[in-house]
Amino acid sequence: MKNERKNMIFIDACFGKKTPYTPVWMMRQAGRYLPEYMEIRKKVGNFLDMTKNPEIAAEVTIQPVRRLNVDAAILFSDILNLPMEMGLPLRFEKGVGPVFEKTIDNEEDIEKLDSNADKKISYVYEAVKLIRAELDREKALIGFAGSPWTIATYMVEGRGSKQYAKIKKIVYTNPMMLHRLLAFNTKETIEYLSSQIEAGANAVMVFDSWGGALERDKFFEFSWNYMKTIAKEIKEKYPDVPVILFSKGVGLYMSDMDGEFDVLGVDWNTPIDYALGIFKDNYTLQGNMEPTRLYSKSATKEAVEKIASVMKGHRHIFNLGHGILPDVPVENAKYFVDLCKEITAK
Ligand SMILES: Cc1c2[nH]c(c1CCC(=O)O)Cc1[nH]c(c(CCC(=O)O)c1C)Cc1[nH]c(c(CCC(=O)O)c1C)Cc1[nH]c(c(C)c1CCC(=O)O)C2
Repeated sequence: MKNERKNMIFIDACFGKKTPYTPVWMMRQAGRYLPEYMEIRKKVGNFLDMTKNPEIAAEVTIQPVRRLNVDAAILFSDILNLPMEMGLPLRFEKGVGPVFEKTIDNEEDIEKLDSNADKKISYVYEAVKLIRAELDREKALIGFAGSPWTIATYMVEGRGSKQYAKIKKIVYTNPMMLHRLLAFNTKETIEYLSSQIEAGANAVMVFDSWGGALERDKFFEFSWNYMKTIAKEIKEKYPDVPVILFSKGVGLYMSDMDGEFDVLGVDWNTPIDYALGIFKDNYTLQGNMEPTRLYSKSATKEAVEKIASVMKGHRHIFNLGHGILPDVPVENAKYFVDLCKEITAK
């Protein structure tokens, strides 16, 4: 049963194999735009409690597959569950987003972090097992984690930030301390993703939402290098499991991006023809419709046609260029998914 990947179009596309059409899924596809998600959330009352309950996490993961017939499910969880299990209490505040009550301020704080986080988070592995048992065999299950840098931004800043002044001050005044934290996060993340794969995840994705907060050299030093380490170690252990890397806001740094991964997520700020020009078919490119286009079917059609024509004959997985917004009509999301498949059908 484990990691059986027969007839998974999504997995074939990750490896650049020919597929009957270009597979499609959406970042944040398990979430608030779905009435069936809101119904469960109302009952449970709290997002974090949903992520800690394997039955509920499994159900919510599968909802968008049922509703939209996307080619991959992505585990319902959050990139901040892992740092939470390292010993930083987390809450989600309405209108603010995630908030860590305790932050990493100095070396002692790093020392206190719990290196059993990857074991304490076993509710995620339980969810993965349940999902894999229930999900159609042709649908891939994507496990994920935040990048060491992106989770560090939350661990240091305590919440989302506009300037990242606190962590960037450390970049320039105490880089060794930050490297210690990033090395810790990297080790935990490799364990975390490995356990998700052992539980049945068919691919893994690393989300680096705040890579773009760094200038070029610092991005490679503090974010990309650690993502590369994760990819390399996962590929060494699990060569048959595709690794997807996604950094947001770093299109202009792409020419220097390399590593042992299979799929590169392209954000919506980066024209996909520009990314294709750089990478050719060395990686599968995943993306990258502007998510706000989903408010309009004609705007969606325009982008899907353009992306499909650029990527025709090349390694591609359709997706948005960042997460779907909570008030997008479900009907439009369905239109996007159907259209991607229809236009690329061979
Ligand atoms: C930065 C980041 C986070 N979480 C994540 C990232 C990286 C991707 C990105 O850049 O969007 C990743 C994430 N978060 C969630 C998933 C689940 C799988 C999926 O459907 O993509 C994934 C892959 C669920 C979620 N994570 C969150 C929700 C909304 C929770 C709710 O209110 O029901 C979901 C479904 C909450 C969350 N989680 C986070 C924030 C900033 C917020 C609040 C903002 C918001 O409300 O959208 C941190």
